[in-house]
Amino acid sequence: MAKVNVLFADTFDKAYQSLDATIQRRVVDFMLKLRKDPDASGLNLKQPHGAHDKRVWTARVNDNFRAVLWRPDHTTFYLASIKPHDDAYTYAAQTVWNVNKVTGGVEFYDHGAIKEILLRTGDVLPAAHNKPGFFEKTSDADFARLGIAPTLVPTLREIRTEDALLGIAEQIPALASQVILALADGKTTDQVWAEIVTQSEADSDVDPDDVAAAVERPATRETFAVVTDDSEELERMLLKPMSEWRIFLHPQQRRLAYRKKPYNGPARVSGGPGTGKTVVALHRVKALAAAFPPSTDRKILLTTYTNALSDLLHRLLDDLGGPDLTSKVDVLNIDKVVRDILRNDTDAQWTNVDVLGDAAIAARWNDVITELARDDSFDRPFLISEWEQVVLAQNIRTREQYFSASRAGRGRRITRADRAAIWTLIQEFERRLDRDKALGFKQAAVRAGDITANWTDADRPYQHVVVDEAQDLHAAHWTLLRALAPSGPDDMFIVGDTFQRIYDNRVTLGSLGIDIRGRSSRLTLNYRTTRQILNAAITVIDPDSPNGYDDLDGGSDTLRGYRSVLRGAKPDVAGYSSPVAEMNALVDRVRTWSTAGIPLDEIAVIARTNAVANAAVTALKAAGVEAALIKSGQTAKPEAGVQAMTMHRAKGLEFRAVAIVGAGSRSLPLPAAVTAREADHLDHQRDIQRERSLLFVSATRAREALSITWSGQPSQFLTGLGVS
Ligand SMILES: Nc1ncnc2c1ncn2[C@@H]1O[C@H](COP(=O)(O)OP(=O)(O)OP(=O)(O)O)[C@@H](O)[C@H]1O
Repeated sequence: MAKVNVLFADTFDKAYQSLDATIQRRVVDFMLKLRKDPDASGLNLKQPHGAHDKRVWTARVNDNFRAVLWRPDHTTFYLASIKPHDDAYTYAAQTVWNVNKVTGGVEFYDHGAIKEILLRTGDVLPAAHNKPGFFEKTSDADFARLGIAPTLVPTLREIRTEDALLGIAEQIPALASQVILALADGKTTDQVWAEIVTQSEADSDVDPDDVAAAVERPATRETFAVVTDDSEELERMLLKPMSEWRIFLHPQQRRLAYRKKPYNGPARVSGGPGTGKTVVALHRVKALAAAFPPSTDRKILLTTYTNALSDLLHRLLDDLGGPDLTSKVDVLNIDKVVRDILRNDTDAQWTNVDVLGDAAIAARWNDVITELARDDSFDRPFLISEWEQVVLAQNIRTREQYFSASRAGRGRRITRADRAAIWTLIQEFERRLDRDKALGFKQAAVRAGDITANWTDADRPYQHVVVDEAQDLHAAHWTLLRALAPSGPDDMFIVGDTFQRIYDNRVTLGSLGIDIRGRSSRLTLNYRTTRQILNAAITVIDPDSPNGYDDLDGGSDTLRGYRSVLRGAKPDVAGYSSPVAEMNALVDRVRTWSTAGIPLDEIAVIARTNAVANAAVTALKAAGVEAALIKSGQTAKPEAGVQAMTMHRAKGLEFRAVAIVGAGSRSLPLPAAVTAREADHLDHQRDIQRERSLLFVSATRAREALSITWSGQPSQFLTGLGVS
């Protein structure tokens, strides 16, 4: 008999992971055998009595365990779970299967589990009938339009309590779960359609009886992975813990990453924290690598802002595709990209150049200002910003260029005399750097861009450039990245979230030769953070900020439709009378999390400054709790216990529990990081917005538990949490 399609569900994967190793091996053999010949003896396919669906079967894995599967035709098998013999029959009889009319994907749910929830919560008892149902305003036709299976609707109409709602949301197919939570939050049918359903909608008309077409649909692949003939690959797919992101992509994530037609130029994906932007970037790299012509000597560049994040990307890419994949990719942080270009240039002046960090640059500016400034008209933050955002952003080299340069986006108007004075300072600052064979980070990117500006396509080392955390790159980085791959289909894939911008770089990609028009998409489903934490984090952001949140291309971005279906405890938001009291409370909180089973290295303490993070480490250690400060540029130290770090260092990471400490009015916003309103009112607003983003980034690192604490007066950013 010819081979058949075998797919396994995320629930099957979870059941597999809870089995011991000998049975796991039997499961893999069983899957391969089923794929080779479902009629082979030993599989012992049997139908349960009284099944909801006559196409549901169980099959023998060993004497004790049976797999539960759906066989919609003779050549396709969907594995739902693996259970002890009797449980498997009960479960099989209760599963309800269908091809979703809107998404075209195969979906199923356990009707028995849902009935149990309604009984436990009392929602179906006569006593509950005086309470209104959650969905009285939603008609059957609305449910159908939103992709809810008709078999599910009578059950949904029984839901009267939040408990039942949240419990059932965890049991039903992915789309249905998002839809009912959004309706229960008060969204209209039209809003739910536009913000949620359209993202999962099938690309072409759906015939629910055409089971063969359903196998390939992105919505099916959100829940089911395809079994291949390679047992090692299969074991790798099933075994890796926390591996869901490698296999079960949301339809929209899959469409973006594995798009069949090339993107006809640079493409951009935005989305709130935890929506899987990094996951999509990694899968995009995998898809591009798979389509690589064998003859090419070019590679793929996967780049991001910091060292810590490029290390993480490298590890994740290895998890996704092993050495086959990583050998085709350079994973480098942007500064490494810049340094490599300078170092490899034939002009010897760059070979040993010293690239200075922000602190060294600030110190050098202090010297120039003290020695040369006529008066205190221009302070250091203003001059650094003028240098980076006007001079370096436009690669200005002469006085004439500076005099005619656009200062769009700058908040302070300056006279010609001011321009002359500023230029004198900038020129002297750059002269001293030249003398010392030194460059600032962004300046180094400009010089590297000068080198690549002379390249032809033959010089470009990469076929594709994939960028994560795009919101933080400077104009000079973009000019450089643009030059690293030839222009053409799939040349650049850019992911980022401007709500998480924590450095001062704002760009319009179109003006830098990167045209993303018509190729922008947004992800909205958060996979990391509970609804409770997400709702709290969003209050920290000011959607009406005078500067708004841009889309990297001159337009604006929004968090519309941003949501999570995970549930957990409400964040703990509390003020204390003194720093000591706050630290004592932190120790108690960490102990409680640890007692609840969260390993210490899955707990982060995040503060605005290293000093406060360090004070937390000292307090934890004094109380006998292992902890370490992870500084910027350092890699994580899981063996050292609780991971303490600054808000900047936490970017891109995630932890099961996060304690944000020191969120008082004196450190958030941090006065030293905010330009005075009088010096430049737009810089001032942007600095405040960036400080908000730091808190937003920090709060959204938490998967399950979050606390935000301070001593003295709370930060102004916490008013949305009812704190004043
Ligand atoms: N389809 C998926 N299935 C399961 N888990 C997923 C999926 N997509 C993403 N995740 C998980 O969600 C978390 C967030 O993903 P990721 O880091 O890619 O998000 P992000 O948008 O880049 O976040 P941030 O902007 O906050 O850094 C990770 O733990 C990831 O494994």
